[in-house]
Amino acid sequence: MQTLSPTNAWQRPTIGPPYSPIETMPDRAPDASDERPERPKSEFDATDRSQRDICVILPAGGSGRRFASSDNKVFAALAGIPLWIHTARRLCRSSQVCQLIVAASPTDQPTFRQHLEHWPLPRPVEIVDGGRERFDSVRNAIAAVDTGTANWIAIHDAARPLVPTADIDSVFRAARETGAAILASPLAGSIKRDIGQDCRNVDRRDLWMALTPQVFKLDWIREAYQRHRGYPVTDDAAMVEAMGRPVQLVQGSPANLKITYPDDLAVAEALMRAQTHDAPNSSGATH
Ligand SMILES: Nc1ccn([C@@H]2O[C@H](COP(=O)(O)OP(=O)(O)OP(=O)(O)O)[C@@H](O)[C@H]2O)c(=O)n1
Ligand SMILES: C[C@](O)(CO)[C@H](O)COP(=O)(O)O
Repeated sequence: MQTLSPTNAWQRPTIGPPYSPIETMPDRAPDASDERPERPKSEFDATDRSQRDICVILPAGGSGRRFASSDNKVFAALAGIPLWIHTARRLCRSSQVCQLIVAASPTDQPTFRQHLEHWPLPRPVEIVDGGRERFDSVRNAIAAVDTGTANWIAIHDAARPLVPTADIDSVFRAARETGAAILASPLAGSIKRDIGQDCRNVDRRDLWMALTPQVFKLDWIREAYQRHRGYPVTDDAAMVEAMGRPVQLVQGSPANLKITYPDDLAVAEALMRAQTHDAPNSSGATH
């Protein structure tokens, strides 16, 4: 996998301090070969980036077992608004988005519709049936993609309401250049493997946590879903990787957290306040 940073797509991001405790010095002066490599030519380079041809899928059909609430966790209020509405608003900001599909369980669909009446979005939303696993929900949504308009599919967890606009732009750009790109964040902290009564340190230098959006050329992700034979996958990129397609990692903000456990909501509230205050010309309004 190649790695892109949002600020400089062709520079590999630094993943914390060097693993070795011994400091090393370069053994030669920098020369011309150290300059940033010319960006590789890609079959996707000709794509018009101003095109409105990305279909966004928001899987929202989970049961929220770890969140331990009787309602779908994406209905939980964040700054007074259902968290999935925050998510959808952020994705709607991109002018490249041509379609927005939400996958939700049939019993939850009336609530999604009520929310849309109360907090309208700037573009129409299609709601399709979710399935038993996230995979099933996304597969149902892929079947509803408008193939006359969409050339790309961006899959983003409805439960990730804080994805920064800049990260969305970066991963869209990277996908257009390579065919498949996902946001990801380098692992922080020491990583241990539990081997029973003992543990072993894990070299974390090339370990990344997969985030969303995960963005793919329409044909690639459709083929990946068609060819999937039921082995366990926790994200969409895993199936594209399994087909032998390269998936680009784009460094994204760790603030793009997935609401998984009840405490995540308080963290998200605090991050959202910070994002609002950090925004240039902030009026104090929530996003
Ligand atoms: N059958 C499923 C399972 C999950 N999701 C969605 O996929 C995203 C990420 O899943 P996760 O955080 O695991 O959500 P849940 O499955 O709801 O949570 P849990 O695993 O704790 O039950 C969420 O937006 C969730 O609604 C989905 O659309 N359909
Ligand atoms: C798709 C995903 O959000 C990428 O990080 C993640 O893999 C979902 O995993 P989970 O096991 O349902 O938390």
